[in-house]
Amino acid sequence: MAEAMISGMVQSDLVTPSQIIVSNRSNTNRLNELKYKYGIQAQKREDLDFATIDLFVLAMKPKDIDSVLESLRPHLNPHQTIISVLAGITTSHMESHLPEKQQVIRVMPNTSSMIGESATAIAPGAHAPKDRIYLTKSLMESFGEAYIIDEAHMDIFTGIAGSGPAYFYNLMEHMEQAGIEAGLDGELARSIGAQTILGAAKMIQEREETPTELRENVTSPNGTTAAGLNALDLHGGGKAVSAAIKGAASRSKEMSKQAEQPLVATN
Ligand SMILES: NC(=O)C1=CN([C@@H]2O[C@H](COP(=O)(O)OP(=O)(O)OC[C@H]3O[C@@H](n4cnc5c(N)ncnc54)[C@H](OP(=O)(O)O)[C@@H]3O)[C@@H](O)[C@H]2O)C=CC1
Ligand SMILES: O=C(O)[C@@H]1CCC=N1
Repeated sequence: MAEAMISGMVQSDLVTPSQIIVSNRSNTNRLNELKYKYGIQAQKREDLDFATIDLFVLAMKPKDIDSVLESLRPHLNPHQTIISVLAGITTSHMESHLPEKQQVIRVMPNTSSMIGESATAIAPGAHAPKDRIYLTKSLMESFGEAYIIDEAHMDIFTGIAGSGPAYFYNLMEHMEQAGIEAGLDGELARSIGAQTILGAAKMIQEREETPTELRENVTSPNGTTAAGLNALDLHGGGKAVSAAIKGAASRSKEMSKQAEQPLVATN
């Protein structure tokens, strides 16, 4: 996810690549790969000069958050902002592991950041000042659309947009497979499916009609679309999408709860 954001950011005018420093836990090869691919700085954790950093963007797995915050804690000053992309980790949880009144902002981008087409949510913590919230919004807009939302809506946003690209890739897998089974060349089937999804998304963005009106416009009485939609309905199409979003949102909520559990040693 960090690479997707970096890729989008360096293609925008907002930041110059040299303003971005990437660091990780141990994989030096990966740091070098990112450094040369995007022209950014790469530094091992022990070489970071914390005092020169304005925004820390955390993009590790949620299970690693507490140890990362505890290790950052002694190096922070009150003017630095912690931006987290971690699913399910609340701003209050992060604040509880940081110096009092530390600026925290939670964001939820998606992997389409890679090409500047993310839908990203921003939920400020209790002590994030307005200028840092708007700076974060500009940063997120450097790789797509960004929306400031209430943190209570972060789980459902994650279900729709954070995880959302995967639903469409899954849909594409099925479209491609159906094309192949009917004798189409695989690449052609993929390209047709992608253009169809792109066109439908652009129609919603660029025209006044609602998705319902657009669907009705495609559907001739007793025609092919009606047959397709009936089959989709029969196999639970709409309900399946709704269940996918709710399932992801519910997992996000569950991850927030898990983060609050005290750590238990296992062997
Ligand atoms: N993938 C997606 O579509 C989205 C993911 N997210 C969130 O992004 C986060 C990352 O996901 P993803 O990119 O898939 O994960 P990856 O496993 O691909 O990347 C995690 C990165 O975190 C680094 N890391 C781990 N521990 C530390 C540490 N202690 N200090 C510094 N760096 C560390 C790892 O470095 P090393 O290899 O050296 O251990 C690795 O580079 C997750 O929290 C996820 O919820 C949010 C939105 C969308
Ligand atoms: O699957 C995940 O947990 C992450 C968060 C949103 C997308 N990927």
